[in-house]
Amino acid sequence: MIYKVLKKQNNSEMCFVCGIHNESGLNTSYYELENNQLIGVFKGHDVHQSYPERMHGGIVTALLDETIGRAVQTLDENIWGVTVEITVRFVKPVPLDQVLYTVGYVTNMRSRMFEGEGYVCNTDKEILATAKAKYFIQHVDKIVSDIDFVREQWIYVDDAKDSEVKSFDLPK
Ligand SMILES: CCCCCCCC/C=C\CCCCCCCC(=O)SCCNC(=O)CCNC(=O)[C@H](O)C(C)(C)COP(=O)(O)OP(=O)(O)OC[C@H]1O[C@@H](n2cnc3c(N)ncnc32)[C@H](O)[C@@H]1OP(=O)(O)O
Repeated sequence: MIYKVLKKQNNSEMCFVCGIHNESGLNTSYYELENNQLIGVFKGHDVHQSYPERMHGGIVTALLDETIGRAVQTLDENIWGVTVEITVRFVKPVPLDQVLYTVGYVTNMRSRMFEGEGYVCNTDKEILATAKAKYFIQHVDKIVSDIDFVREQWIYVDDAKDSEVKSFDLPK
């Protein structure tokens, strides 16, 4: 099923998953879809490997963690939080050096916690890993207390490729 992109989410400076200046990171671009799911577009490289040609499971976990957590901002961009639990199922090897997608969505929203699910898939829509995770909602100033994170390090990146990203055909 095809869903329209409504908005690109911001990137951070140094986060491993989305930091634009993290040279070892995944530099993931995130797009909010009309069905309140969030899709991340990324590509792993040699520095992210476990066995040769295979992304490290811990890095796959980091991707799923951030993607599911960020999905809460499709509902309210002022909600921030920290991960308290994540369970991952590694279904197939996640390859390096090719464009892949990670998808996240919220399944349960409460006053202090939310839960969500997500997956990593390839451009053929094969599911490579799935996850369920739980987050504790906190004010961003409590998570990052020494700088004004949103003003100083939460950046809208206007990438030329974004204008080509108008919709996604999700596997489920
Ligand atoms: C730079 C890019 C970021 C992009 C974000 C975009 C926006 C998206 C917005 C949001 C999604 C965020 C996702 C981003 C992804 C990456 C985030 C990470 O990697 S975060 C690093 C890993 N996680 C931590 O560092 C937490 C460390 N833990 C803590 O700080 C504390 O344990 C904390 C704050 C979670 C709770 O500690 P207490 O001392 O404040 O409170 P206590 O009493 O322990 O718990 C409060 C309540 O929560 C329950 N609770 C705690 N952990 C639980 C759990 N695992 N399961 C169920 N309940 C739990 C407890 O039972 C308690 O409930 P009762 O008040 O008794 O009803």
